[in-house]
Amino acid sequence: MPVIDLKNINVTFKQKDKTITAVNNASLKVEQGDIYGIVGYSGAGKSTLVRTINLLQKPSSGSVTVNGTNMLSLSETELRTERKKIGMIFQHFNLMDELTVFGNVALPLQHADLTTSALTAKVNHLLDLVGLKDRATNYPAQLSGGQKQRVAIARALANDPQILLSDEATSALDPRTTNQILALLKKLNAELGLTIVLITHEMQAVKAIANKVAVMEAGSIIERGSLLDIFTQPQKQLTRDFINTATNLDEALVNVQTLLAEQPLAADEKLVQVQYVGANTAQPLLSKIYADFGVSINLLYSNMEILANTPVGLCIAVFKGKPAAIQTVVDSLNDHSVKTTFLTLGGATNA
Ligand SMILES: Nc1ncnc2c1ncn2[C@@H]1O[C@H](COP(=O)(O)OP(=O)(O)OP(=O)(O)O)[C@@H](O)[C@H]1O
Repeated sequence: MPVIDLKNINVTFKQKDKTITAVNNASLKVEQGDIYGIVGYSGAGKSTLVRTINLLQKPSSGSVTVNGTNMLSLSETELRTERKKIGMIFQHFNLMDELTVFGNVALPLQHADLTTSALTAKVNHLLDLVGLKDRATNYPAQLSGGQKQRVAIARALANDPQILLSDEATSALDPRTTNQILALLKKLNAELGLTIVLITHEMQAVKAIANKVAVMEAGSIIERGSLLDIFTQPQKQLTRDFINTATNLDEALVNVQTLLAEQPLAADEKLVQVQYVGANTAQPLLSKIYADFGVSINLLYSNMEILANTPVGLCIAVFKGKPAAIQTVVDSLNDHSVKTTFLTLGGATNA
């Protein structure tokens, strides 16, 4: 059973004489232990969709089921209880400036049935978990952005939620701090079994920790799948655009084009993009090609990374040889599940 089951969610906002459809018939299933990345540009409807999970946003229609509970059937009191099982963090941290770090983390526990010493132990444990044990008496103004987000994470975990909703939680942070916060979320996922829904416009963040991805555009989920499938077989142009920002392919293509403008390809040369998934397939194949087919390969760009424990490689290379031999090489690579695409300066044609 999914931990979160959103079915056919629509959210519309009425504004004077017009109606804005923020979420358009979106359905989403999140399983226990998932880190589910939801990506899309600003205004795509990500926040609105995710806020329906804890009913911070009531859907205009559709059903919201969390841990088997129909959230829309609950009384206010019941909803308050269910909401405690869903933590949330935000881009701008939303801390209380007049409270210390300890006070901020203790805030959600003020009506909990805890003795003072139990509450102190709990807050200190949470601060330890997020690496801020020595900052309990500081005020938010005395903390860096990354530390503030750690406080917000500790506060979000105060009621031992099973789910954490993260709304652009790293968008205001620099790249190094972003990586540290993402690593913390990954640790909490692994150690506490926390299910995380991660809203972001940064594919890099999704790539770093998510196991599943949904892509949103104009209120709709246009594509979804495992991280590996989305990265290796994207179906939609928007998804490809997001992926290219995370793999630096766009930048590499610009550099390659500049290079080729200065040193154009010879008649017996072809520009080829080579992609592979899984260990040790492409490299040995590429190195054998000259011996087997008389085609030489000059790598202009190469990137290999591990996604969901699987190596994923991408190269841009110049293949040099007789046209028939190059075609044989391309066919042979394709037979070995190495995807090749002939590139032209204006675009790409499938090899
Ligand atoms: N309370 C509201 N009243 C009216 N329109 C709203 C409201 N909340 C959101 N919208 C509109 O709904 C659409 C989706 O907004 P939403 O914040 O969900 O997008 P998003 O993908 O999360 O973008 P961002 O990352 O910029 O927050 C936008 O057009 C937005 O202006």
